[in-house]
Amino acid sequence: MVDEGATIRNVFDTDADVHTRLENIRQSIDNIDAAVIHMLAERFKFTQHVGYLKAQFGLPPADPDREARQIARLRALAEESHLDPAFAEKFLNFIIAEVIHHHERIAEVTGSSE
Ligand SMILES: C=C(O[C@@H]1C=C(C(=O)O)C=C[C@H]1O)C(=O)O
Repeated sequence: MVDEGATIRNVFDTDADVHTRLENIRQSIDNIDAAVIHMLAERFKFTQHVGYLKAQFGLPPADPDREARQIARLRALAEESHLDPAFAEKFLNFIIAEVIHHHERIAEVTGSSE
């Protein structure tokens, strides 16, 4: 990836150059977005397995201790990677809320009491 932050504007750039550079950077953004979607799809496949296991053994849909450990771990990883840890926490909480919702639905349809 080119260091696009190094020069804000090269005076010799034509509009066509700028357009090409923008397109190149956007291709990488598109690749990353695709990877994020694929990884989220895989994560939800695994969390669905957890949901069925919990429903089968009458375990509650949410596990706050596990969530706290995950959040602490991801906040540390975010800090190391120069990503805002508050954003990482918000993002994980958003995903976890959806997972818990899925687990509640699984418990309902499989007739688990929890
Ligand atoms: C996937 C699980 O269920 C819930 C969802 C979690 C997650 O998405 O990381 C973590 C804890 C649980 O509240 C689990 O218990 O492992």
